[in-house]
Amino acid sequence: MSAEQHDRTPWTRERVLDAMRGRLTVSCQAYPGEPLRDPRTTAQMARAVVAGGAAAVRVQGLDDVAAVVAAVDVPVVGLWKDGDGGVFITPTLRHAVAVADAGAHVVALDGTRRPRPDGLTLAETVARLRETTDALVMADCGSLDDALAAQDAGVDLLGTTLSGYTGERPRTDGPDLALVDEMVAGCTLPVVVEGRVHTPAQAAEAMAHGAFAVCVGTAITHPTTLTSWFVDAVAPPV
Ligand SMILES: CC(=O)N[C@H](C=O)[C@@H](O)[C@H](O)[C@H](O)COP(=O)(O)O
Repeated sequence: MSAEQHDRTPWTRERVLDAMRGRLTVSCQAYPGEPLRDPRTTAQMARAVVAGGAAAVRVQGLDDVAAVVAAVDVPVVGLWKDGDGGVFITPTLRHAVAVADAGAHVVALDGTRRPRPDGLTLAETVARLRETTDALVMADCGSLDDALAAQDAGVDLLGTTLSGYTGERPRTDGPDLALVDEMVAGCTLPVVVEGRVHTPAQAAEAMAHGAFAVCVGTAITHPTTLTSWFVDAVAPPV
């Protein structure tokens, strides 16, 4: 099927989960002020990773989500980052509804136990989001306690996305496999291993620890960081 001939089979919840199960999701994000920060570029990047076998893509920003949904025939995990401290990944119900309205098949949101800027609980956010969309909900968690609370709040997928970024757990060099073990043992929902998966071996290890899926961002789609790894290897900082 060419890029112009899209498969219009609806992405039911079951079909989204089937597509992601046991496979790689790739996060395609550029950060504010960066050269690749453009929805058209994100869509091209998404097509490139799908050509490489990505089963789903994760995309930040409403324009990027809409552009990528139009460009690829895989599920799109959408989020809206607002701010850069505290609760910033799809922080409020308004953000979550907007991400779903942009076409995301999965809405990723902050799944921590921290107070949300709009004063709603995560459970209230999920319940009200479900009144407007059939999109799945992925909770980006930073600890087992986050994951257990998010599961009780009614989300569909649990991510390790925020491990090492909320102060509850150390920022491990690679994925937080100890947290993966805790979540796989302690939760019934699917666990997406995301965050600092930097090599294929680490991705395989995450799957061996019981991941439902693995999501890789930086190591595939962030050339500035990748370049810095090589720069430091060639001429180590003194
Ligand atoms: C903590 C946070 O803001 N994580 C963000 C969530 O969308 C992204 O900046 C990450 O790139 C993404 O989670 C994938 O992780 P990694 O780039 O380490 O493979």
